[in-house]
Amino acid sequence: MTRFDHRRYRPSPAMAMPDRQWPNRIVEQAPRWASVDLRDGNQALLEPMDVAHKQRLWRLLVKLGFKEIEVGFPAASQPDYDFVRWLIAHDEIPEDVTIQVLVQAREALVERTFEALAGAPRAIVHVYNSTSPVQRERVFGRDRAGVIEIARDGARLLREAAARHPETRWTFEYSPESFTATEPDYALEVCEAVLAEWAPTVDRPCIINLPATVEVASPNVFADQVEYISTRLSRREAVVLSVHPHNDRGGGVAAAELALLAGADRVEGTLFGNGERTGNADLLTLAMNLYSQGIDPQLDLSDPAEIVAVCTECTGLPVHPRHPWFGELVYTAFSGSHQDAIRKCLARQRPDAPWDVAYLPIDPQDLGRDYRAVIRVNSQSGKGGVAFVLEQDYGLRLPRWLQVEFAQVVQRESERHGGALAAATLYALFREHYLREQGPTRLIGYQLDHPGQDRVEARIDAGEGEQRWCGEGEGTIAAFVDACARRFDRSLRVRDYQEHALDGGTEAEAVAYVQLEVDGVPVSGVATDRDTVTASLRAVLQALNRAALARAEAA
Ligand SMILES: CC(=O)SCCNC(=O)CCNC(=O)[C@H](O)C(C)(C)COP(=O)(O)OP(=O)(O)OC[C@H]1O[C@@H](n2cnc3c(N)ncnc32)[C@H](O)[C@@H]1OP(=O)(O)O
Ligand SMILES: CC(C)C(=O)C(=O)O
Repeated sequence: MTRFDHRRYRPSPAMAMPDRQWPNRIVEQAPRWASVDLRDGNQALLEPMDVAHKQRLWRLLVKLGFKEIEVGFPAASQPDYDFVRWLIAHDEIPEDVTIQVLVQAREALVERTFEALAGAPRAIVHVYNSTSPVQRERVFGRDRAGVIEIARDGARLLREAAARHPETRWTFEYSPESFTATEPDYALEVCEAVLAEWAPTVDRPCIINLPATVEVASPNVFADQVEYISTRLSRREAVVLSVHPHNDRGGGVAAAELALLAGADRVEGTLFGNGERTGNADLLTLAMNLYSQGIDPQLDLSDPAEIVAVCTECTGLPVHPRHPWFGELVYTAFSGSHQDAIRKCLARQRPDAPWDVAYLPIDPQDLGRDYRAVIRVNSQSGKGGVAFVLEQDYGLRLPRWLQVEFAQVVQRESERHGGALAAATLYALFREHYLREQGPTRLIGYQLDHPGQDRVEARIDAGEGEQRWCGEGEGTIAAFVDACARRFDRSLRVRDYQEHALDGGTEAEAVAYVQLEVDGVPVSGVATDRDTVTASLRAVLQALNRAALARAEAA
């Protein structure tokens, strides 16, 4: 037997659910969100938050729009107790927000919990005990009936303590901890025992929370378990059915989504999924998943920079650059075909039309992302990406043939350099290749014959004093090319010519791109100038100079 031996493990028991309904449903609205950042998230930190950090994260959660926030386990630690007291004493709880606290089903802890909550306008008290076979047998040393007894006692302790403090509006929550590893019929029995103790009504509902304390199976199995409970619970209309998925198999978000199909009304989780082991269900991802389907997530997530800053400061944990929706790189395409598709789609996306851009499930600007970050160029990139960056940052709209040609230059450079090339580097490369004067021949001035402008007389410095080059043709470019052809006795033909203004306004600099055929060989010329005609004539000269240089290098 080797150390890495799968035979040590057993599959989690399958559930027979021939009548399952959840696969036929779709989610149409946001669930009730409950943040457990300040409790489950906090208990998973190497260094739990002090009161100041809890205050900071609390304010963020309120600002984002959470209405139910588990603020701690006040019977377990003094900072948690102090934080609850601070919230109440400083009137920090908005009227539409309810704080929630966790406690074990143990009398002394329940007493201390209600002491911490004294004076709260409203509160959810969340009691739990573990129910799975391994916990029953190995941790509690109790049989099924014995563990039901713990749950019932816990429920009773809450009811009695609440009755002694009628000034607060109480909501009770019960979690059969380790639910996913508990026999479903038994989990139902435990929950029924708790409900019998609390006797919730439609007006005074309670919360039954089904935790995937450890995620032991795929999300569809969790959905079956949730539907099993949801469809069999008595007083279902008086119960808010909540789920609390963890992420041990990486399926925390999927489990929450399928649980909503299966009947859950509420989801407990954390920002960025921070929590025990591999974490909790990530509420940001869940909310953004809804948002991207056109469903109001009921949370305002429009300022990711603040969310990331507060979370990383309070938890000490970084946000992965590829974290769904919020990671630094998630709207950035490096690969050529993606960049090409994004550039084309963005160019065709009307502001008032539904979003329809390949590779971008939402408009990155919704989350404050600049389009500049959408495309970054490295050795995997193609012409589309390069063209996008030059247009976005420098206003250069390269013709297709020039995109193809310049992409090869960029490819060589990025292979040499390794990693991504900054926009400034791309522009420097472009200048070096196309805009730097590449030969002795320079345009000094020109004169056009009006009105047809089909005759041009150009004053040229070819390194041997000023010369006058004359040519004729249909339009200025053709006339100038004719002048050049006469001068050099070469066959010249304009394959393509394009120009555009670089900035708006009358003082705009123009850029001209010309693809010339010199003795049958295509060569590109690019030039900028305040005057469009000057730019175009200079572009032709650039092409000729570049052709001469290429011939000299080849010789
Ligand atoms: C899945 C979750 O995230 S659950 C939440 C986990 N969070 C925490 O535990 C918060 C931090 N906890 C603590 O600081 C401590 O555990 C305290 C203060 C709550 C309790 O402290 P202690 O009583 O000293 O210690 P400890 O937790 O080891 O006690 C476990 C005892 O409680 C019992 N117990 C554990 N959970 C529960 C429960 N939910 N309900 C009733 N009894 C429980 C255990 O069986 C054990 O009993 P035993 O002493 O008879 O063997
Ligand atoms: C207390 C419960 C809800 C919990 O945190 C868990 O089971 O993960």
